[in-house]
Amino acid sequence: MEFHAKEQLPGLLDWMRQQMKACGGKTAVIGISGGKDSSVVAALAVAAYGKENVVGVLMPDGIQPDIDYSNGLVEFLGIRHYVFNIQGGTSSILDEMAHLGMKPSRQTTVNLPSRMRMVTLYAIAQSEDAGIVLNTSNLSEDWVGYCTVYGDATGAFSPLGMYTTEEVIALGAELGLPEKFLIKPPSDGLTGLTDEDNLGFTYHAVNEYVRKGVVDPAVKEKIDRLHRTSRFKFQLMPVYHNGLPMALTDETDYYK
Ligand SMILES: Nc1ncnc2c1ncn2[C@@H]1O[C@H](COP(=O)(O)OP(=O)(O)OC[C@H]2O[C@@H]([n+]3cccc(C(=O)O)c3)[C@H](O)[C@@H]2O)[C@@H](O)[C@H]1O
Ligand SMILES: Nc1ncnc2c1ncn2[C@@H]1O[C@H](COP(=O)(O)OP(=O)(O)OP(=O)(O)O)[C@@H](O)[C@H]1O
Repeated sequence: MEFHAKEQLPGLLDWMRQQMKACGGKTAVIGISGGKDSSVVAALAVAAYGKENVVGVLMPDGIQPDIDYSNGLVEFLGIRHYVFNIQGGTSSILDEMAHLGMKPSRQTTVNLPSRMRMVTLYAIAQSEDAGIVLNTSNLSEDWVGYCTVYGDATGAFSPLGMYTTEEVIALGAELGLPEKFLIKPPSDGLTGLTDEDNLGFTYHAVNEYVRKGVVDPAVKEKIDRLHRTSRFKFQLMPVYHNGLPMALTDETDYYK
């Protein structure tokens, strides 16, 4: 099926309004990295809720050399924003671990800033007028679990979680975002490597696979393994219930 960004937008914007209403929210709170995903989510939020109801949060971890992209984006959209340095938060955890004689693993140091940013977004959202944190992940990275559980993988709802990287760029262009906000190669901001360097395949390869079923067998094996082993990031936490019946007044099916 051919992708037409213009045809997607009305339904997507309606859905975002419904989700915000269902949350009882008013103000969309978004972490702004200057990359395409957060830029497109912020532009969608402006289109859905009006720029007065969108807050961007720039969260350098110490010095962020490419922060001009983020500043440029909030200026372009005309949204209220904060620059909130998370370094105090990340370093306090790493310092305390060191103090206790622990050696933080690479996995700890890579995922900590992402979780600290989510903690920060929720702290800010709760001090805004009915603030609701929007998720900024896309389908291509979610498909291979390239996100931090309880970090950037979370949020109240995910406008882009079913769009590939290429579709996100097309949506951004349709929303009128300048190209510079759509082309920055995604990187973890820590190792200096791009997502694609770390993964060992391109998001284009993921997109061809998920949308057209076209994939090199060796790459397929890598993608399938990452997909299989990261599904836990998108599931509700399993809860032990020992065969007890649900409370009769609870109409949800969370525990089934
Ligand atoms: N089956 C399972 N069921 C429930 N929990 C499970 C589990 N397997 C592991 N876990 C838990 O989950 C943890 C692993 O998940 P998680 O903490 O998400 O860590 P992990 O999957 O190792 O890392 C996230 C991936 O995303 C990348 N990333 C993260 C953040 C930002 C960026 C960026 O580009 O900016 C990139 C990062 O480089 C890495 O490749 C384990 O340490 C364990 O505690
Ligand atoms: N320095 C930052 N300041 C503010 N928010 C950030 C920052 N870095 C990451 N984030 C938030 O975490 C999300 C995931 O970050 P990640 O570095 O994985 O980029 P990404 O998935 O390529 O997204 P993007 O295209 O928005 O950069 C971003 O979309 C953004 O909401």
